[in-house]
Amino acid sequence: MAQIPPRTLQARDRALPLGPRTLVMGILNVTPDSFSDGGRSARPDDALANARRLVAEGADILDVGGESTRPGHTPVPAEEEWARLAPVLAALAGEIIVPVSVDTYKAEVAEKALKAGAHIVNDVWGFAHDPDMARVVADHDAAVVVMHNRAEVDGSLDIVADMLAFFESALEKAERAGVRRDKIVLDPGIGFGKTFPQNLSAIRRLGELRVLGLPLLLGTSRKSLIGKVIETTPAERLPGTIASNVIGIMAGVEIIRVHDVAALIQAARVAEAIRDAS
Ligand SMILES: Nc1nc2ncc(COP(=O)(O)OP(=O)(O)O)nc2c(=O)[nH]1
Repeated sequence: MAQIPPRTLQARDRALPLGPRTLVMGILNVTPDSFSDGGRSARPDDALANARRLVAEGADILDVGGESTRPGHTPVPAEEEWARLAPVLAALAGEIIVPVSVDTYKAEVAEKALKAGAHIVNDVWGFAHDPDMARVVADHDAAVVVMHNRAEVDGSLDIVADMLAFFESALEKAERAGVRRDKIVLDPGIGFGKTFPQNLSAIRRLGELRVLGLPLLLGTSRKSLIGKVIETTPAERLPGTIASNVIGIMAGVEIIRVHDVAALIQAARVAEAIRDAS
């Protein structure tokens, strides 16, 4: 029996309403090499300008990342990742009113970001990389995005079954560390450790994750699965980004993580109006 997810995401002193309006998380990659926008926000001034633009477009959350996690990326040491994030988070704390999430799988970086004012940890390894991450989230009363990921791609897997097992393990770690369920968002991890068919299936079968009774975040923005459906560069993938996010919104996804905030807000409002019509 599908459980009803919590209706509010408690992110430190922020209470984010979950549904019926889809929350839009704007992507702020403070990296030189992110697959679609690398270098655009590498300098703190550029990052702040892009943060202001994303908020002006209507972003409900800003997701700030200091390390590209694209396939084949070069891992960045925690010191370097934090050196990229620190000036940007400091600038955001002084000005940006929307909640900030830090996109990191390193507990050390997450802790520094939370101390610098972030509200949410976005862990693309869903508590499966750093054993200290759940404790850091609990200690700072932060919200957390637990994203499904795999070290090995295995096309023979039922990817939703693999996700459910992964999330069950993550939720056990969360419970042991004292992370309350009303702080957790689950994410299928599109493009992470999955074949092209598994990525498509993960989006189509998103509703099956509802058995865990937690809110869902979907991140398809400009990703290569769109380019595999129809030959496009990341900059040409806004229509495919909209299409894949509308599918998620029709399945009840509560948060979408996107580069193009204004366009996806319009798409989300239209999709919600149709989804919720009698
Ligand atoms: N929760 C969550 N976090 C994520 N972080 C990074 C990326 C990769 O996209 P992007 O940040 O645009 O690229 P890069 O990793 O190259 O910076 N995708 C997700 C996602 O799907 N879900």
